[in-house]
Amino acid sequence: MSKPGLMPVEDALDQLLAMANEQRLPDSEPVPLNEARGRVLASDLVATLDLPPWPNSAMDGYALNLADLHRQPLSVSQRVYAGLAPDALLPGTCARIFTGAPLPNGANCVEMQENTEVLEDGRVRFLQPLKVGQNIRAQGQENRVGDTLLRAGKRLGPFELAVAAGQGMTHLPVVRRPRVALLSTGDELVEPGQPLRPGSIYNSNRTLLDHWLRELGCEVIDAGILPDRPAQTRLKLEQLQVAADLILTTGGVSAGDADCLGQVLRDNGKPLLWKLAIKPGKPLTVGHFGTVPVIGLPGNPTSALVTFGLLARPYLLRIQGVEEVMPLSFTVNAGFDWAKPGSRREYLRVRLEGGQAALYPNQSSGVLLGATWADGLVEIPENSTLRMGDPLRFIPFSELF
Ligand SMILES: Nc1nc2c(c(=O)[nH]1)N[C@H]1C(S)=C(S)[C@@H](COP(=O)(O)OP(=O)(O)OC[C@H]3O[C@@H](n4cnc5c(N)ncnc54)[C@H](O)[C@@H]3O)O[C@H]1N2
Ligand code: MOO
Repeated sequence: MSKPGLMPVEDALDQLLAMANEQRLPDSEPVPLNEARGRVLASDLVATLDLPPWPNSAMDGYALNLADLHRQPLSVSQRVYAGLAPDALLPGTCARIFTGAPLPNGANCVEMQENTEVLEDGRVRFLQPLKVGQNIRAQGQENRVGDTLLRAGKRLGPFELAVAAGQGMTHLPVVRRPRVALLSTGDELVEPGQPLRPGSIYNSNRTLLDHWLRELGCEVIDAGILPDRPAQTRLKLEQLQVAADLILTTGGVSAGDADCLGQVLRDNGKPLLWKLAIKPGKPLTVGHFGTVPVIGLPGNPTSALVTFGLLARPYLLRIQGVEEVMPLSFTVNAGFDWAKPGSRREYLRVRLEGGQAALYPNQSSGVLLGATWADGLVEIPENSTLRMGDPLRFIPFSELF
């Protein structure tokens, strides 16, 4: 049970995905393969070629017909390199053949050269028992014409793009990039390159999220830094709603006097979520400004990181049509004791050491450096204590990109 008044993480995720299902991007565009990485396939990829297109040799060696084996040694009637179209196999002979080369008609077996002996007159003796089909890669063993190779909604990485290349494709239809307006809020923020004033800090969240959004296929509209002023906040959101599919903000969502992003959303917009049973990240605020969805991440860098990775990321993938939006996770053993149960589900930065999860020593949500040290997050359920060695859910950071 979460603390009363705080929304459990599952409920927040359900609400975000329900919102994403209403906001799926309908448009697609063809893009060259070398620009398609990280994009989402807009329609099924159907094979136009059998792969392999013809039976071929899996080994460097000799192609023969087993019916001829009783007359061995066999003379070599042709040499078949990859890229050549062979003649039919002359009865009573074998063909020198190389890996990937098409199998001559009439051959039904390939023997690797290591298991043969070449006599002085050039004939070949086969030294091991042989079987029909041995070392032959059948036509269509990977796929047949008309097979669906990739489904719409698949995120395209090197494997998927290589499959498309194997079909001779130069372009793929992908869902248009979500346009995300990225807005940092806080009077204290200064961009790197600018002089620091007393009381100011550099804006690190913008860099974190700008890169992460691009990894997730988004186009980023850099909306800059917004001071903690309600009127300016309202005006900025009004301007951004015209151009953006989503307004993503950091900071200004907790309960302080200067936390005006959340306040403006609650007063002017339609808040959907606020106050989650998650640590770090409790003040995550989700709503609409006009018709545009707004995800307001907390300003603390690790709160922004955790809530973006676990909640905003699934939203952004789902609006692009991705079904499987949850990161893979697995069970590891705690390399620490956890004596004090919390009312929020807690995500800790850990490194896997000797099969156990070791904690970064400072788990403050204001400390970003732990994320560069860690391999991922472990999840401590609400109201739980742990002993060293207890099982825990581990989410690798690599799953969050
Ligand atoms: N009275 C209460 N105070 C706070 C509560 C609460 O429930 N009651 N919640 C705390 C929690 S939990 C969090 S998390 C923070 C989140 O606050 P905000 O989202 O309003 O964020 P800010 O106050 O604007 O900033 C928090 C912290 O992060 C730094 N920051 C902000 N933006 C950036 C940026 N772009 N790059 C680097 N660092 C940034 C900022 O300077 C602050 O130090 O509220 C607690 N308070
Ligand atoms: O939940 Mo806040 O994100 O603890 O720091």
